[in-house]
Amino acid sequence: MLEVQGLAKRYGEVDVFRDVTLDVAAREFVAIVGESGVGKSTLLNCMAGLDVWQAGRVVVDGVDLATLGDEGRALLRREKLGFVFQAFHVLPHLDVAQNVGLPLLLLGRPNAKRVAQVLHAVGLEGLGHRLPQELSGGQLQRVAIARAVVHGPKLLLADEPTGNLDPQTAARVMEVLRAQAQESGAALVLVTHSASAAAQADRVLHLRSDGVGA
Ligand SMILES: Nc1ncnc2c1ncn2[C@@H]1O[C@H](COP(=O)(O)OP(=O)(O)OP(=O)(O)O)[C@@H](O)[C@H]1O
Repeated sequence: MLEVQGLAKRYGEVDVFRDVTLDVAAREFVAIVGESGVGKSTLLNCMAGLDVWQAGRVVVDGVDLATLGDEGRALLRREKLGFVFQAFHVLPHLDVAQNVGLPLLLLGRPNAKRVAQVLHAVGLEGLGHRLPQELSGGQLQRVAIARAVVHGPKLLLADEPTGNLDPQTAARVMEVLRAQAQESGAALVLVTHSASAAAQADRVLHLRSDGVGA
């Protein structure tokens, strides 16, 4: 589902990482760990085509991102990707159901029934009309997960999604994230500092400045 080959990222003369090679199969759950600043978020952004790199390839579902322009990447993201951020990134002026329904709207396939189904699946049934400011951190992260999976993405990328949450809420959010990845049949790539979250993955990869290792 996802292939990264020999990826190198530099800012000016400074290497963030080089020679990063990894494969993630459909339905697989891979955790990426590594010390702060080693480039985990940057790597995830490259996987999503949201950042640029200096060498190597990123192939999502058979499509080499280098063959796409900005618009092509945006379309691929819209169709095939779900992204969950640590800071939720929900839109404050839209209610919960509107936030979750946004990817479907952008695809020209609005579907209130599907939104209700996903809200139920993440345990937020009945909260569709709340504004984000009326939710707890754990609830907001579940909104972000619901929004990331509502369109049935093939690849789900999560950047430290439990970082702002207490351990109990974090465990619940991880449960929902894994269940939703499975439900969508999506490959899940999780960047995390949490040992307990990483321990749930099929594989844990350590990112270092000179590549990834087990
Ligand atoms: N725009 C930029 N210009 C220069 N350096 C940058 C820029 N953005 C990020 N960096 C550097 O790139 C490196 C990788 O950052 P990144 O956020 O990907 O690391 P990370 O492993 O996710 O860190 P953390 O675990 O602390 O979130 C860091 O050293 C950071 O300072």
